[in-house]
Amino acid sequence: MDKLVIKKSPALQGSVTISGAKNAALPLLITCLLTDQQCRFSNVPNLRDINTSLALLAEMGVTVEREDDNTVLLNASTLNSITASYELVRTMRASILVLGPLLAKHGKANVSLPGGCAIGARPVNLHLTGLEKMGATIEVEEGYIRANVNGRLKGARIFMDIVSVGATENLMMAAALADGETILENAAREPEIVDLAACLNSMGAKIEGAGTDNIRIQGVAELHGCDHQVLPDRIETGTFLVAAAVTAGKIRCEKAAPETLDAVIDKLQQAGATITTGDDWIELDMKGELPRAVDLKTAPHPGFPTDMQAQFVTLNCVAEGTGVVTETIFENRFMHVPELHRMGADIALEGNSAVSKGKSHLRGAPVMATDLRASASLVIAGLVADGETTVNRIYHLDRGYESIETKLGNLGANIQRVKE
Ligand SMILES: CC(=O)N[C@H]1[C@@H](OP(=O)(O)OP(=O)(O)OC[C@H]2O[C@@H](n3ccc(=O)[nH]c3=O)[C@H](O)[C@@H]2O)O[C@H](CO)[C@@H](O)[C@@H]1O
Ligand SMILES: C=C(OP(=O)(O)O)C(=O)O
Repeated sequence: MDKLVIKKSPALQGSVTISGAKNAALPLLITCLLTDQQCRFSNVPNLRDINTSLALLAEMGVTVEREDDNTVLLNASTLNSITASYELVRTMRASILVLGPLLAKHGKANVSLPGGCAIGARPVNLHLTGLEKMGATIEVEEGYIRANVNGRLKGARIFMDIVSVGATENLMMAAALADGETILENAAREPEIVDLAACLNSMGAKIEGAGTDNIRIQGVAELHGCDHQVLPDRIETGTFLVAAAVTAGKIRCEKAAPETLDAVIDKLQQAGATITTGDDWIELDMKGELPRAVDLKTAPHPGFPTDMQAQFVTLNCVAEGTGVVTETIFENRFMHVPELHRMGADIALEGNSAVSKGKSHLRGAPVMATDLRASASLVIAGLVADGETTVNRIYHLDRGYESIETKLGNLGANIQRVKE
């Protein structure tokens, strides 16, 4: 299995081009199930999770073509199966998003139940009860969600008691082809949902309110194809900004979407960064200074994203002062903490908070993470640790970061992929 070997690096300098957002691309690719016409997606990141999604769609009979590394053509008129198998679903939870579109377009779906995963239990009850409200009958048998509807799904008023990105996306896609109006209350407001709604509307859907907690969808009988460019990845952007901050560097992220990063930018400014933004770029300059520790609490958008929590725990470990990071979305998302301890970090876990006392030195060590952003936090720690850090099991990183070693290397990081 590949690993990354990182040596203490100079202050990061230069510019990096941000890829399309993994978490926008995954639901976007799945919209192809809602139409018999061709869908073209550009700025698709070249990632393991994208390949898994394409394999899942191909397994169901969708015609998948790649125009180039970042452009995909999909045509679901050749669909011949409504089953999403355990083999693929178990490697990527977002596979659950095929459930709503398959039900809406074909009246049935058979989707493996995604298991618990490293960061928490992650149930799918909101996806299922929402679809039941729209008239679906759902049974869970032998680890599979078996869903049916007689005729079309029906529009419904659906209140979700927890803000869920995935449930909002699944139900929005299903409602686009339902009979009548659906109102999603307490909907998630993430930029990826706004991007999905824009794509669906370009296919002929009638969706209003995406980006607010009340989304109204007038169902239509048919959707057509699309040509959609995926939103820039705000989590990849934030990860590079933190990497630059801990090395007291100065970098510019190109092809980024600064308006999706308010909460992260705010914390970087509190940490001492000077941030400048344009329409599609963000620049961070530490003016040669190391960061100050920050306190933060994760929350649904526009709050501080849980997918940036691990990277800020690392920042606090090497910052000036003590910072408290509180995780409120997932119950088990501090797996980077024991690995950071191995690198000499001073972090105390108190309930759902990580209290870090900043130190000027971490030391390199072999480390391993069991989830994507935890792995990113260890790579960042490796940049400032004395000596050599080996990050093992990097297939997690490859799920969500396109060419991370090349991009960091171009900014001056001392990082190499070792193939095994
Ligand atoms: C592919 C993708 O876009 N993944 C993102 C998405 O995951 P995902 O869509 O899986 O996350 P959710 O927003 O659904 O999860 C938020 C919380 O709701 C809970 N929940 C969710 C659904 C449900 O039916 N019942 C329930 O209780 C979850 O366990 C969690 O505690 O949003 C998360 C929260 O911003 C991010 O960390 C992930 O990177
Ligand atoms: C948790 C994440 O992704 P997923 O929901 O695909 O597991 C993530 O992107 O940090």
